[in-house]
Amino acid sequence: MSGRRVLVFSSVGELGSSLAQLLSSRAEKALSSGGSCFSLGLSGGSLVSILSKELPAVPNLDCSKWLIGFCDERLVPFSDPESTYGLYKNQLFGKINIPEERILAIDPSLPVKECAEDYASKLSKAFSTEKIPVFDVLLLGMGPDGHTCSLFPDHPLLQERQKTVAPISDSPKPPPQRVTMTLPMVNAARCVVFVSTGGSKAPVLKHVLEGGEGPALPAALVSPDQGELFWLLDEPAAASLTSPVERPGPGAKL
Ligand SMILES: O=C(O)[C@H](O)[C@@H](O)[C@H](O)[C@H](O)COP(=O)(O)O
Repeated sequence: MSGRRVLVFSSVGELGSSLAQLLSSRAEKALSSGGSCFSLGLSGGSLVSILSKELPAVPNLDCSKWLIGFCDERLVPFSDPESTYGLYKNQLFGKINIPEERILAIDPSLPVKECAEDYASKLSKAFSTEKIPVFDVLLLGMGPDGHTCSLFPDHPLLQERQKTVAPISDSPKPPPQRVTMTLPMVNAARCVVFVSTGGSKAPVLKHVLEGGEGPALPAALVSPDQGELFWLLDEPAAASLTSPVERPGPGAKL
């Protein structure tokens, strides 16, 4: 890992515009260094509304060479309000010029095990690799229990080392059936960005970022092998942290 950066913003709006700027700069980097696409993995939660507000506001943002995947997804039809793909389709994809065929989603009509295999093979094909697909950026959230993707505390999936994508049918947070990237896949990414806001996240953030009793929580197990790791927080979420953090001013480049 090339060093963790914890950045605290004075508002969710400032966090969101810095996130959009970070994505646009990493996309430019990926495409200008000869890559055929900029690959971005999305998560649900508050990221949906943050990205849907901030990305369309970036002047001249060209997403025609972006490749979108999902860090995890709930096994429900796209029309279900619980579908992460469905939320992004309704709130974001129509507002940026991302070609439909560059959005890699699960097939929610399949049983969960087949669905995970099908999604893993879609990713392998899109990245033309039999090995672990390496995303340019993965965007992650963290639940108040320390889960990220659909990797929950004390769950056997935290030990998965072979699969890139795995099914889960006993998610403690509903809906129970989901498909998730595994830790080897997350930690292979070039850049991982957590976004966590609000005072309810303060205690778990302290545990994840500064340590605490018991086994490491899933979000604390995210440590890219070679890539960058960012934690973008607002002041209420960061309230219990005592280790040094950065407080970038508006418009600071990440
Ligand atoms: O699949 C899910 O159940 C949610 O998407 C969940 O994992 C969410 O991403 C986190 O709880 C962070 O939520 P916030 O972004 O709202 O903090």
